[in-house]
Amino acid sequence: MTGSGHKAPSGWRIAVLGGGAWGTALALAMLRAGHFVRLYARDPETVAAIDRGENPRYLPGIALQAGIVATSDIEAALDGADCVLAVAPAQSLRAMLATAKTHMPKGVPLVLCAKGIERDTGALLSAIAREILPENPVAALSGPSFATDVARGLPTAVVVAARDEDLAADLAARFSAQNLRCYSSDDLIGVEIGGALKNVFAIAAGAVTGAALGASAQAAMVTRGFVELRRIGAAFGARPETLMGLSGLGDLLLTCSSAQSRNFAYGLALGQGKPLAGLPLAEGVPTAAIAARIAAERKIDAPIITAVAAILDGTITIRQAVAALMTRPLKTETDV
Ligand SMILES: NC(=O)C1=CN([C@@H]2O[C@H](COP(=O)(O)OP(=O)(O)OC[C@H]3O[C@@H](n4cnc5c(N)ncnc54)[C@H](OP(=O)(O)O)[C@@H]3O)[C@@H](O)[C@H]2O)C=CC1
Ligand SMILES: O=C(CO)COP(=O)(O)O
Repeated sequence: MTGSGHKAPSGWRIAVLGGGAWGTALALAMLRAGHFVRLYARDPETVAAIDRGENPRYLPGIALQAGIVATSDIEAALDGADCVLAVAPAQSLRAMLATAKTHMPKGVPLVLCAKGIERDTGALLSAIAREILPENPVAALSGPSFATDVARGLPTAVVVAARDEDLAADLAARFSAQNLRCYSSDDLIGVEIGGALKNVFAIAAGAVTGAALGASAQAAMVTRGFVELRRIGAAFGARPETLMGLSGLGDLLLTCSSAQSRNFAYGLALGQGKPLAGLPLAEGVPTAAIAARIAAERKIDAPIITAVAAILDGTITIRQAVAALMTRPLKTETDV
């Protein structure tokens, strides 16, 4: 089923929870799509900055169009909302939804915009949302979309997924605007897995570049990484064609090829032996650890994810990881 393009009704009251780069960019995107936007940031300084028309900590150099109502009062942000976008990092989603729970309007869609798997539990973000807010239908928004690009209004395509395909199509139509094209999908798990795992390979891609392993190694790593992404996706019931789409292959292409990606930048610093402390959020770090554990527990062959997790926890070096990957038993390429 396809959405109704740009003809969907605008004028929803949308609450964006999270005042970081992506929350701010999505707030702008929702404003441009014709909605009334309230943005919850727990940090009053962020609220004050957004009121001044900027978010220098998370989106430096970008002037924010007037119209976003920022608040550090989550109750005020959620009051009367028709739809809620959750935009805290994956490892903070549980805490943020717990704070939101008492004030969450019943029955309104909750759109998960983070990319990751909960490190301690292995839970996908939709499972966390259902556990904490069982009365809100869950959707996910994902795909190749740097916050700065979306904030600047550059052309971007994403996918909005929900188990209920009519809900996904409705949200995609309502969120779409001139330079934000939202596809819809009923493969919620596929969209979540694609967005979460691409971050692990973006770290690996940065490390390959940082360690000067060459463009050929880069292409091999991304290609074989995508095989691992599909294997894990299959184990979760994701559809292969979803993983071939914006939230799998699309986001892999973007973040494995650009130092604009914070995950790539993290891997780059790792590969160059530079300090990692103080670098911006890299969601792939916790996700690598839990994805490696999931792969081991479910006996899924995921040598690159396992290597990234081991490099990140200091068990092996990049050189040792490369040597181990290159000397694995030979096999047919199509042995997915
Ligand atoms: N940036 C991007 O280009 C894109 C990011 N994403 C995804 O969006 C998610 C968020 O990323 P992004 O916005 O860039 O991250 P940032 O690091 O830019 O910002 C994170 C924000 O989350 C807030 N936060 C953290 N924990 C809580 C909490 N418990 N309650 C309320 N707010 C909280 C932080 O608040 P405080 O400042 O007070 O710490 C901060 O405002 C990630 O999963 C990322 O992968 C997806 C697509 C694009
Ligand atoms: O997910 C993103 C773009 O689609 C943002 O990637 P980073 O978090 O690596 O910057």
